[in-house]
Amino acid sequence: MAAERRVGTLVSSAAFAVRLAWLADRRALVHVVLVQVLLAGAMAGGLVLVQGALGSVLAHGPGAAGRSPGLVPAVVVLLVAGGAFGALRLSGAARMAVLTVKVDRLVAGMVLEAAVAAELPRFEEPDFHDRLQRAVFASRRQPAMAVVLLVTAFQAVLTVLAVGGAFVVMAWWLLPLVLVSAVPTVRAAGRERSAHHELHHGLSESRRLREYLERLLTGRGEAREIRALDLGEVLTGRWQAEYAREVRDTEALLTAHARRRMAAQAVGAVLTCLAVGCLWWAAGRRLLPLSVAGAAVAGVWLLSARLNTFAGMLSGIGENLLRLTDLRSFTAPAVARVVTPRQPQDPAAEFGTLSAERLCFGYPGADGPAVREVSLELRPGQVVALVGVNGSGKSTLANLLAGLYPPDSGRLLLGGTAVTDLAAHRERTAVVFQDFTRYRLAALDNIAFGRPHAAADLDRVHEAARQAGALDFLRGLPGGLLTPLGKEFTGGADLSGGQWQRLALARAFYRDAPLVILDEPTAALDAQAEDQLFSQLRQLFAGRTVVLISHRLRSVRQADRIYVLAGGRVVEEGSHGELLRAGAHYATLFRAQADAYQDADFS
Ligand SMILES: Nc1ncnc2c1ncn2[C@@H]1O[C@H](COP(=O)(O)OP(=O)(O)OP(=O)(O)O)[C@@H](O)[C@H]1O
Repeated sequence: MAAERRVGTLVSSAAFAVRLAWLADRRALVHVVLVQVLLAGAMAGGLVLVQGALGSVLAHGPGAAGRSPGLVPAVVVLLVAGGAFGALRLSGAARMAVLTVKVDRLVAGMVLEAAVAAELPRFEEPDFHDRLQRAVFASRRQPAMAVVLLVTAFQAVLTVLAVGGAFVVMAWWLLPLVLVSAVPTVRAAGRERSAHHELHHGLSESRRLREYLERLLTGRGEAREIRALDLGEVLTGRWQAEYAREVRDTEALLTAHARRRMAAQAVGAVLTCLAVGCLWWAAGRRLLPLSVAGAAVAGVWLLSARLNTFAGMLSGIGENLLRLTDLRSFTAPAVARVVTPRQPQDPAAEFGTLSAERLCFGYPGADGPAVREVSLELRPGQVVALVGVNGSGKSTLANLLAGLYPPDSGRLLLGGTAVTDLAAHRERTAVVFQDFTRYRLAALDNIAFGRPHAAADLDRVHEAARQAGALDFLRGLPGGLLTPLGKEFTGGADLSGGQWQRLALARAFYRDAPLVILDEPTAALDAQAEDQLFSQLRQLFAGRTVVLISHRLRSVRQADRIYVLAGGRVVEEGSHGELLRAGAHYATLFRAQADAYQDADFS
């Protein structure tokens, strides 16, 4: 049953590889297949011609070979066909090379699309990363190799059919004998394939760790700290240890396979010798004409060589096809949840009161929920602040309000209607994350990515940059807004932490969404810039609902409502004044911070 399932998997993966080749370049695929069919036909015809020529020579005797009527045309046909088919083989190889490049591109694109379409919570699961890593691995050359291997297999099958057909004419009993000689190699290949596949799966996590260490050791962003801490040797040591484990396991597997293969090939060689011995014996007893025996020896040699090469490749084909199952399962819509295209939202559309009703959420694999039974209300145009100590659940709650994670229980309501389409909700939201992304692309892209589905509007980009206080320094860059923001690119420049933060803010302004979530938006700004931003917040985001997370409580005093979180729950809510008067959590936090400043303000 397990063997049947394995065969079923291999067959469906082979069909998948053919479909990929068809999608990538159907004309090239047809060309390559036709070339193989023609070459196989030529091989069978060649054998029959060889037999005819041998028969003619033997009938007239070697001395009369030149006068034999059938010999000269047969040799001429063989030579001309040999030249023509050489050219055909070259054209097939060239189309095959182009086809493999196109398949590679198609598959790499499929993996990227599936990764982009996967919902955020999946990125919290180690299993998802294992699958992603294996799919990326499987997308690199594997489908193209599958196509090459399948074409080679097809060629071998055609050879078997062609030479087998010629054997039927000459000595049919040779066929099973030659086929049996390949059985030991085929069996060894099957065991090899399964063992390789298991090893590949077992090493997924270790490979991911190794790749992560490679990124740490070679990344520009990490280079500074790694040198400051002198971490290079330690991290390289860990990388070496991970790689050594992989090499050790692979070496053990390959040694065992090599032994098994050698034994199988020896048995195959004995069986091929047996077939040639039978021909010898039959020709000696005149059970078979000498010309047939001669052509059959050539056929046995051709067939067993091709069969053994094919059987040897079987492990590679099987392993390769099994890897395609990783690719197939990752790119399948059920796994990646492909999002259907939607109409872009109108940013000016009315945005009602956004309420959270008893929201609960726990990260996959985490011990307990990060947000517990949180209810709150954000009225249109309000500035609402979330405060609390580290790990109290502010960013997680912000992610839920932004529709980045579906809550485990509870719900979001917009204007009294439950929000069920989180993707549509995200389009109405602009988020500046605490650890926002620094796109090492043009400054213009960094801002225009705020509305990625519309053509960049230069006037609005400038306006957004101005609102975020980024316009002056962007204009001062060597290529203005077109400067790549990465020194690793020609003509590139880098920004300071605060300048990057202003760029992230400019992206939020440019998005022009009715709900704005700012998670520590001023952490990298100087005190003056921070004060300026908070004092202008209402004016800058006029008419929008703003959720503000900040540890600097001085900055949130102006908020319409402040929610204090602790352990994932809202423990207090109210305006700054109300919370101070209550004299509980917020007041304690505020006073602790205020005491640190000589000019504390308790009003
Ligand atoms: N991706 C994650 N997977 C598992 N647990 C997480 C993840 N992100 C956060 N947590 C946990 O969830 C809890 C709430 O974290 P969260 O980042 O929401 O807190 P926060 O109040 O924003 O903290 P900070 O002020 O430090 O930014 C913490 O216990 C944290 O360890």
